[in-house]
Amino acid sequence: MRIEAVELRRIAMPLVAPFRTSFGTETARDVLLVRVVTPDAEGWGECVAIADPLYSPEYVEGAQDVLRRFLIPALPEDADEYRVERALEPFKGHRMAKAALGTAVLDARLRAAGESFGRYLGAARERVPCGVSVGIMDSVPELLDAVAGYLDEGYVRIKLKIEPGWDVEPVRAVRERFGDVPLQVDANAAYTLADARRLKELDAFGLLLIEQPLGDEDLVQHAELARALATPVCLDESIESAADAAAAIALGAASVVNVKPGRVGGYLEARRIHDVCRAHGVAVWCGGMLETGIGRAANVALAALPGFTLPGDTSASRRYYARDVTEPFELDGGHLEVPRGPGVGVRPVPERLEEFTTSSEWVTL
Ligand SMILES: CSCC[C@@H](NC(=O)CCC(=O)O)C(=O)O
Ligand SMILES: [Mg+2]
Repeated sequence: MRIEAVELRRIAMPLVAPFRTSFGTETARDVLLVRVVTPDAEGWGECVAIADPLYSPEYVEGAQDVLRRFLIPALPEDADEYRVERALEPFKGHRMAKAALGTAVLDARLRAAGESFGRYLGAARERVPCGVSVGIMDSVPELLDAVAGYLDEGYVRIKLKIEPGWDVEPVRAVRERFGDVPLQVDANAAYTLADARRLKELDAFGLLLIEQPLGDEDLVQHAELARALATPVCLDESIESAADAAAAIALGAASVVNVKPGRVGGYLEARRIHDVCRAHGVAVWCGGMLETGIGRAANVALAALPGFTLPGDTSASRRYYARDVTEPFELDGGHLEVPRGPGVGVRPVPERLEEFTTSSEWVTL
């Protein structure tokens, strides 16, 4: 497939409410969308890098730069998702940038072929159960109101962001108010092994998992912590490839994996992680990076694969955006439908895309 041009488009997406994690607070997303133009179809990919290198070393301005100067110029004459993956391999890191470009190429090829993302990836279901991620709040009452609202909307699983000073108390309060609702926590690497005793107090609440309690590089420490906890340890930031997943499983550092296609370089590697984990009886679930409908559509398709046995952070569009750049994803009985159309199955709504756009640059090949 010949790629004629690639557009790097930035859109400003205000959040319906601040989203606070242990590494900072998001109030709006500065999103980089990648559009690939071919003779037969256009493909879209969403770069999940946030504005600052706080979740991972990538950040949106850097992703756009590496795409413009290195990744797009390296695209092969006759491109498909595997050839693009191989062409980008020599460049170290920048997985979120690579994922956006590779996904846009795959989306274009699947649209031209009339094949949906779900069918291509191997989806086993037509709808997926949805969890929701709840940020750190100013008070426990405020948290309980937010959780009550999400449960009323039908979310089947609650994830609470935690950090030192906001962990046992909010978890206990949610358990006391909402009983045995499926519940998990995400520390975004805010703790160290020295906090093991405090983290062990969370064992009292029957959590599904504790996500990324320790540092991104701390596989050995996570294995030591996992031996001390009854709550299963899930890794997010630590897993950037199928090899990382295999190492984490071999070390006993994770018994659950949060799969985020952007973090691991794209949907092909995300599926490899799914396959490695499934071969070891390790559950995976689909994480989120506050994607617009473009990334959300592809994530929902991925979340339908057979090894995705836990509800993901695949929330409805309205969890973050009053108006999405695509038609909104809306919860139906706690589930989202897997898009059936060709490619990722959704497109930006032209008027909204123009309204949200802050910049656009074209790279011709
Ligand atoms: C702003 S980066 C957020 C990263 C965080 N993501 C979520 O909590 C889910 C966000 C979502 O619902 O998309 C994670 O570490 O899992
Ligand atoms: Mg996480």
